[in-house]
Amino acid sequence: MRYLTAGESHGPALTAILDGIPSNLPVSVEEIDHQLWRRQQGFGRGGRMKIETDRVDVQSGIRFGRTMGTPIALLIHNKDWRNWSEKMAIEGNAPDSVVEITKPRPGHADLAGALKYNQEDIRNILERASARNTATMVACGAVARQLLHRFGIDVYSHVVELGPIKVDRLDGTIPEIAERAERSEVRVADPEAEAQIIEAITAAKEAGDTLGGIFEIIVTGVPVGLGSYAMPDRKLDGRLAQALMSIQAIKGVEIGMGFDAARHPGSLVHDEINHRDDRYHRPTNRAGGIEGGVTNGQPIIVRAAMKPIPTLYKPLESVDMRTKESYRATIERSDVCAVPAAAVVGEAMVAWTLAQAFLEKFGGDSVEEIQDNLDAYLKRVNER
Ligand SMILES: Cc1cc2nc3c(=O)[nH]c(=O)nc-3n(C[C@H](O)[C@H](O)[C@H](O)COP(=O)(O)O)c2cc1C
Ligand SMILES: C=C(O[C@@H]1CC(C(=O)O)=C[C@@H](OP(=O)(O)O)[C@H]1O)C(=O)O
Repeated sequence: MRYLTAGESHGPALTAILDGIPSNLPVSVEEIDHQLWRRQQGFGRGGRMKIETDRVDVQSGIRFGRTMGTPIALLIHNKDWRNWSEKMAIEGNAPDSVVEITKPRPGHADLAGALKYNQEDIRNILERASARNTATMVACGAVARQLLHRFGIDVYSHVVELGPIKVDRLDGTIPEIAERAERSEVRVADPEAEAQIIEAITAAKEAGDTLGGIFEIIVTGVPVGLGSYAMPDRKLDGRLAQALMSIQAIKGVEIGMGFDAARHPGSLVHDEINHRDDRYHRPTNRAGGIEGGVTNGQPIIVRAAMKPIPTLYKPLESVDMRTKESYRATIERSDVCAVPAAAVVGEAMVAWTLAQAFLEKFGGDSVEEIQDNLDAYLKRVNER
């Protein structure tokens, strides 16, 4: 199972091709659109989200609501394209009205990208570096999560820190916490923290500044045995970290106790094992559901840290690449905070990675074949 994406932020459309999705999987386009909608939410986003209403346009691979086992091609049209068709024209020379961008923003891909690809106009960098592409990542993840759901695996998220504010009062089951986060403007399950976070984002905006944060992804219903310790590139923890770090502005990933494990002795870090009611049982889940790069049957818990958005209304110092003179740029529009949106992208990337590992273990060409493989494996595991 693999995917490729293409598309510029202000080009006509974004494209994704998904290969290796088994046949006979019911896929709801409405559900893909719902995930795209979720990615566009969250207090602190800029003017672009008022322009776009992301919807998927399915080009292939699905017939009468079911996959055929053939590549699925998805298009997401950029509504903003109509305002950029001159600046983003595919043919001809740049008209005089198009002003080249030569002032790189600290924290964005601008400077490194312009030097690497030998580009005078930074637009040729930012168009693809932009997190606009996370829409295609969410569309791919939306198919993966429908596959996982078919086999009883569900992916949730909530924001646990935003700038200086920590969410530390949480009661309830995983679906209850996720449900409360779902109704929140900033994807937090605690209303008190939500109010403080909205205030902090508003203050950052007024100060011309931006904020980052940390979100947590939880996956339930995961069978023991996805991933492997046998080769470094098959370790599921490493693969999840890569998938999450591939999201724009994600700078750290931790699984289970994560960095905090390093601050405690082993007796307070590892999850004891006992056996009762004919089942192995773990009284705690500090490992976050993965030991040795393999799922251990507990829920997966993974967190990702997002840095603050690089484009600042009160910009940092930089240098014009044409004149080499210092400047402080003015900007037209940007997000102030996109942590809630990044959490939805995180869900998608985790879903995709898990669906890949799931098919490696139980793979078959149709969902029925996969179900047979899963049933036989679970029977054997439950007899041990
Ligand atoms: C959902 C989302 C929205 C983002 N919105 C913006 C934005 O409006 N302005 C901006 O400068 N960066 C934004 N970013 C972050 C940049 O895309 C990112 O920092 C940049 O591509 C450089 O990559 P890096 O931070 O991974 O090094 C956003 C990131 C995400 C995940
Ligand atoms: C377009 C999206 O996010 C964009 C990500 C982004 C960036 O630099 O990463 C910059 C902004 O784009 P624009 O310059 O067009 O306002 C965000 O709006 C999106 O999430 O769909």
